[in-house]
Amino acid sequence: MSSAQGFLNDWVESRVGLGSNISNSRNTSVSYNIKGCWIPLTDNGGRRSLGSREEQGSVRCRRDEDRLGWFPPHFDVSDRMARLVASDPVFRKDNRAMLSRKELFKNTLRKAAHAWKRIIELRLSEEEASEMRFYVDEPAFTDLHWGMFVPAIKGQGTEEQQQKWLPLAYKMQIIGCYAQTELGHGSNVQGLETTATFDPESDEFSFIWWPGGLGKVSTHAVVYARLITEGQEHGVHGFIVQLRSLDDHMPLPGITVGDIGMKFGTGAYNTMDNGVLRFDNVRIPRNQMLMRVMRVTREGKCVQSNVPRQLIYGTMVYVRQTIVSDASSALSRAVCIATRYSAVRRQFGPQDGGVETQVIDYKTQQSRLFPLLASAYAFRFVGEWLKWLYLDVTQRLQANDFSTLPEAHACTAGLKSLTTSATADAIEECRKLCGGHGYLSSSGLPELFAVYVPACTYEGDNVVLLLQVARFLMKTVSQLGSGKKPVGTTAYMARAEDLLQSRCSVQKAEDWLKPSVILEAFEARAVRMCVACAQSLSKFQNPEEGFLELSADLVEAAIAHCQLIVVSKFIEKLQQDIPGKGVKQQLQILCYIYALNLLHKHLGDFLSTGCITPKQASLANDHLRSLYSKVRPNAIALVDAFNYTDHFLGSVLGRYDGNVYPKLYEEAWKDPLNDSVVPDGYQEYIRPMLKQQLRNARL
Ligand SMILES: CCCCCCCC/C=C\CCCCC/C=C/C(=O)SCCNC(=O)CCNC(=O)[C@H](O)C(C)(C)COP(=O)(O)OP(=O)(O)OC[C@H]1O[C@@H](n2cnc3c(N)ncnc32)[C@H](O)[C@@H]1OP(=O)(O)O
Ligand SMILES: Cc1cc2nc3c(=O)[nH]c(=O)nc-3n(C[C@H](O)[C@H](O)[C@H](O)COP(=O)(O)OP(=O)(O)OC[C@H]3O[C@@H](n4cnc5c(N)ncnc54)[C@H](O)[C@@H]3O)c2cc1C
Repeated sequence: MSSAQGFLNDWVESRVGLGSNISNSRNTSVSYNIKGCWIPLTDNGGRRSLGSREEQGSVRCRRDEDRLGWFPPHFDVSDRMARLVASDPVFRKDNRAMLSRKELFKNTLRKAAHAWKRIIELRLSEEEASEMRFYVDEPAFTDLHWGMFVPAIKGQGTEEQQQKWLPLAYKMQIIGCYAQTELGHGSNVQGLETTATFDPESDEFSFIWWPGGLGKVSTHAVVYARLITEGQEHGVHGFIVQLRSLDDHMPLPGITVGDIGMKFGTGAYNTMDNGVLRFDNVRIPRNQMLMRVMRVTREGKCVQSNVPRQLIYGTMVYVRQTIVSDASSALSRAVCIATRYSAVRRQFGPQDGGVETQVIDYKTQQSRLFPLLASAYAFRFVGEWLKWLYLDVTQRLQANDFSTLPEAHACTAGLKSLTTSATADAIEECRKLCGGHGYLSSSGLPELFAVYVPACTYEGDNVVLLLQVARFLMKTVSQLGSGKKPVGTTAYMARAEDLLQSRCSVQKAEDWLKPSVILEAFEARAVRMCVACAQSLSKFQNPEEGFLELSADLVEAAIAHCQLIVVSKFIEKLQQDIPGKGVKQQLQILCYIYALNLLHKHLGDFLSTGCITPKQASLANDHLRSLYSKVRPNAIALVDAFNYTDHFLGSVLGRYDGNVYPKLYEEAWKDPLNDSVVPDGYQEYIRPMLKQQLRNARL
């Protein structure tokens, strides 16, 4: 061993003790039963010598009756699937950053095939299979097959069409994708150039561009195109189109299909074969148009059914709803890494040579980290509520009640936008919270960021979606005088007159700890911003022109409304019975942190609309600091409660046992650059340069 290596080994050894210090933060009397998972909080003298949870193979489940009723009832499923994936070498993912695109993609195919094999062998239920795919943690064609192709047929196909196509899709005898976006049109769905002409005399070309799973895998797609019959246009509809032969996987005549190329980051979303597709007079049978909304008869006549045509956008509503829950997962993952590492990392501290300060104890670290922790919980709760809302609207649609569809659209669009933007920013913040090591691939954060950021764009650009919310809000405000009572998430607008006048009652910092006070401040801010926009809009002769001109303000108003939804759903959650000693109090603290931090970040809105005074703002800020101190002792327990395995986290910094430094050192040596001591290229490039310097020096 060279002396340099010897030094490094000593250096690592000297930090092992610090590395284990994560357990300092697990000394607390509170026991958590989050997501149905019991996190034992041990007082072990500030040292945890636990191996990874996969190694222990322990299941930390409490008895059923102890589980939190208000979490989805699938904790056992989730926990079992996480362990199954973590213990299977095929699902290894620590080498992703080193693989070429081809290797990466083939590896994804291998994992998807293996997952499917296990699903069949173990006779997994739909829920178990979906959890398994989640924990495999690799974007793949299967996401689009199960997440969009199948729902599109379910939502937009007739009974007959569902009976024909769904069994094939469920058995994966066909693999499908969702082909809507084109090279030239994504947000503007009505502007799609792909046409489906019933009279087969078209010679137009258009390129579909982006669909996941399309490039190399899908045999079928639901393609969105403008329907033309008898020379007339009938809007955009979905069509099931076979793309590849089921015998040899070759594209069918008239179809050109391929991958669109590398995307942002290494590894990351490059496991997915986002594709380009060109049709050249491809003919499909009439009954492959999804006809729940509109039927085309044998003679080419269009018959509109009684369901609204917006149902054609239904798959997007479904996926946007799942993306909100997904945001909570991605955020909680990043926060888990940053929190655990912040408890391990020490910088500066006493001058007397004593132990340095854990960075989690710095107020700046807390004020950056704890609001993200609070957001992870907030998004989980609002995601659960949104799931309920979606189920509710689906049931109503089945009973021909379409009244809640506009609200479901506004809520899914707005919350998708709010939560994905916040999560993308938060992952990057977590990287910075981990200092230099956060930039290492082995921290897990760079890849998480690269995989996650497109969520701000796919399923609707976030600004475009907020503008949809703003339209909905302006419509609601415009109807206030007409006697139509706003309901659901806009019910507060019925109190617009009061809210426009109301004055916040806070006089001392503790007054901010009343849910009703917080709610009223958020409601007043949202109403005032919406009404101000509506008043400005009314000054325009042409409302569309006004909407374009005021769109930046409208987006702000939509954000205020969506933040109110998240805050109010968090508060509602806390009104339920929450078992587990101290759990409710901790969640209450997180709820206040979520709300008061938003208030702090958007102070301009609250002050300029006169909802609160500068003095009240300053009291809220004082209170935030004291709330951070209350979270601090339980911060590790609160992230342990997410119940992530080390495999799923994929982060040396976020290891459950806190053994960060030796593992970082170990990881470094795995890099292919370290395969040889003298690098490839030394003879060609380094040596001649050095020799040249030597010659010059001698001259
Ligand atoms: C193992 C399981 C795997 C699960 C997988 C899911 C998990 C998710 C996590 C990761 C998956 C990652 C995969 C990502 C894949 C990505 C796929 C895609 O991106 S697909 C393409 C998505 N495209 C878009 O989102 C386009 C965005 N554009 C639009 O939605 C629309 O065009 C528009 C912006 C809404 C505008 O449309 P249009 O011009 O028609 O509308 P308007 O004239 O403004 O409105 C007309 C009325 O219609 C109402 N409306 C609009 N949209 C909807 C809707 N979706 N539902 C209901 N109603 C809607 C609108 O409000 C207007 O109403 P009125 O004002 O007239 O009352
Ligand atoms: C990783 C990934 C996976 C995808 N998977 C699929 C898939 O499986 N199937 C599929 O069909 N599609 C898919 N897409 C495409 C995706 O749905 C679109 O890219 C998305 O809807 C945004 O549309 P766009 O690209 O046309 O953006 P654009 O609309 O061109 O946006 C560009 C900019 O213009 C702004 N803008 C646009 N319109 C307005 C407006 N009216 N007012 C104000 N500002 C506006 C936007 O805010 C944005 O800043 C995927 C995309 C990505 C990145």
